[in-house]
Amino acid sequence: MTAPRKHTEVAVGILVRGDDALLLSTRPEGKPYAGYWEFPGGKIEAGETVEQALRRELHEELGITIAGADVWKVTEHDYPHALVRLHWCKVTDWSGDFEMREGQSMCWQQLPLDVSPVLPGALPVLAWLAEERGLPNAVVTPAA
Ligand SMILES: Nc1nc2c([nH]c(=O)n2[C@H]2C[C@H](O)[C@@H](COP(=O)(O)OP(=O)(O)OP(=O)(O)O)O2)c(=O)[nH]1
Repeated sequence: MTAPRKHTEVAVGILVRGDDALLLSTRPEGKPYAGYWEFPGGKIEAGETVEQALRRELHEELGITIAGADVWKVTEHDYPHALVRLHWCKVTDWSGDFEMREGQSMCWQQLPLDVSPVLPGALPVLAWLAEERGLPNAVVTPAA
């Protein structure tokens, strides 16, 4: 019998600007799905809370410091490279200037998105965000 796959826990930040735009960034070279658009974040390390992991990741990747983060949704996605559990936090308060410290690209997007492809694990959350904004799910970009 094979052991059940262990989840990789991931903290993800949905940064929402005053005009409701959402921050997306590309996955750096060398990672699975390099070049795909995603919400910034990364794996939770042993002993970290979701908020601590997100604060660390956003500082490492983007150079910003977030004030706080509450988990909004939790989703799972089964990729060939990992079974991930994504802890999604909306973030509206941060300080510092954005610096792409991993060579990634970033952009602020309104819904519907005009970038693609997007990581498949982010699609459910885009659908919820669209629903919150009274937009039909169909407007959300499909994964490539
Ligand atoms: N950051 C982020 N990860 C996502 C999203 N959607 C989604 O399925 N994921 C998945 C992809 C990866 O399997 C996992 C995040 O892991 P990662 O490899 O990017 O994390 P990391 O920066 O800590 O990586 P590492 O190089 O330290 O190993 O979560 C999303 O919107 N944002």
